[in-house]
Amino acid sequence: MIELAASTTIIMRLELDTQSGSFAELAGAIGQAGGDIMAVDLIHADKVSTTRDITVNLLGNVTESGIIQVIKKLNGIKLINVSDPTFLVHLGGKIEVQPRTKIKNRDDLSKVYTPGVAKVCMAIHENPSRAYSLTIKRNTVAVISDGTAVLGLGDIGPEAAMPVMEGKAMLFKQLAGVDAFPICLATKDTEEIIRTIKQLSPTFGGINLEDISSPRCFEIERRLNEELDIPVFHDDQHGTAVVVLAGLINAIKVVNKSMDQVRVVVTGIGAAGVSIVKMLLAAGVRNLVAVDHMGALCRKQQYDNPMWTWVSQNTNEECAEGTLSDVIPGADVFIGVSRQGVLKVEDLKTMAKDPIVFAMANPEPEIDPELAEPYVRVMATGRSDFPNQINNVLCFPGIFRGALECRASVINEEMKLAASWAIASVVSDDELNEQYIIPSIFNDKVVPLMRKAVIQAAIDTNVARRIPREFR
Ligand SMILES: NC(=O)C1=CN([C@@H]2O[C@H](COP(=O)(O)OP(=O)(O)OC[C@H]3O[C@@H](n4cnc5c(N)ncnc54)[C@H](O)[C@@H]3O)[C@@H](O)[C@H]2O)C=CC1
Ligand SMILES: CC(=O)C(=O)O
Ligand SMILES: [Mg+2]
Repeated sequence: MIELAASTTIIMRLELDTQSGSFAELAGAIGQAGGDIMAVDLIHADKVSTTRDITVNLLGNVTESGIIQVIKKLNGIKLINVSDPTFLVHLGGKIEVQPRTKIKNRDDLSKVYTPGVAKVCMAIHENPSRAYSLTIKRNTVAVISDGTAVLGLGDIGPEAAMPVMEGKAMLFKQLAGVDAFPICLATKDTEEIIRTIKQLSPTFGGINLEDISSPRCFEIERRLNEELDIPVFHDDQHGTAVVVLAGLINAIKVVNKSMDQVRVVVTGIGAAGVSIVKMLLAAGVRNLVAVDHMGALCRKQQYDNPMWTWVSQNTNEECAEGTLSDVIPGADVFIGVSRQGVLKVEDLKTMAKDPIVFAMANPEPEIDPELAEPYVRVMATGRSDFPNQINNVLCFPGIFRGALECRASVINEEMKLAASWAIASVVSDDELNEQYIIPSIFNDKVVPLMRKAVIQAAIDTNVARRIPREFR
């Protein structure tokens, strides 16, 4: 079983025999095994035993099983249960539906439900756009996955994808006040996914596609955007690209380089990689090499994947061929959206002066940031436990906040570029440094600035179907 890095704290329920179990011995053993006791809670005590919950932080490479083995060897101490706080916050799911008003009496009942509700239904029947003012549509997004490319965990199925989609829904609400429903589909068939989402769409003001593997994700998003009149946004593609561009705008300021001069290598030309390539080109990058597991994409080659054909024809002018190690020498920027361990320290040593490395595979990046740090000037990952978190969570709440408020029919390139510049602008020139190129998701300037920039871009490009008062 893989022990993921998020499980750095465990809670053990232990029964200590009053006669033979010694708490001091227990604490010493946990400490020697590499655990740091964070809290001790007494659950029950009587004349023969005490039951305690001990919260232990696992330091370095210490594992849960290592600590348990040590405890099992102690006299008079029985391990009743081990729980992981990460699992505890998932018990029963992470979100719930809350009514906005309370039904206190029959009169309320007859308004929110039958018979009163019928006239509201008929008003919408006569004019379907009233769904925006009389239902949850205005502020509600569906977070939809088929479970085929969940984080970097791969095709783990729709049930296993739910915790991620619930997490996205929490973030939508907490960061931007957007109500989001997690929906995981029991199909991988492109046409069936498109049909299902179209049928679900009347309920929602927008669709956030999540963790759908490439290349199917490209067709699904393209078709839905053509066939629906609400924005359809594949977060792993565009959310990631928006945040990468924001990070790069600031990182190149730190190293005093410019977009049109840097050589960029992007590894992992899947959902995130294709959109990152497109956005960097739109932002002025001219020297870009895209690498997937077969090596650098080059215009001399033929590809079955139409996206790879597009990328190969619009990048790598000198047609550099070979592996990542072959093409990374001289690169100013490495961007990884592939998988753990793809980038080696030896590769970093061949990069240009002041390398910028965004290693964003989740949950484990392309290179361990601690290994990379001595060789890079600016280091970023997708993780929240290192500085410079480049993660699409910085984008999707704010971009949908703006898109929903102006009832945008799509989220177009201009809105995405505006979102990137808005995120980048949160870090002022005075604050900018190697460890701070991108704001935290908890920075409360992010969503308001993105909202404003996204609405303005939607209005300027004629995709806004409602002009909020402050923009009139
Ligand atoms: N930090 C963030 O915000 C985000 C991070 N990611 C991470 O990026 C990674 C990719 O995600 P998606 O694009 O959605 O997946 P994807 O499955 O669409 O694309 C992954 C690509 O990486 C390529 N790849 C695999 N092994 C490789 C290797 N050894 N060398 C070069 N390329 C290789 C695959 O062939 C594929 O084209 C995942 O680890 C995911 O968690 C994805 C989206 C957002
Ligand atoms: C962050 C995210 O969406 C992913 O890793 O897939
Ligand atoms: Mg994702």
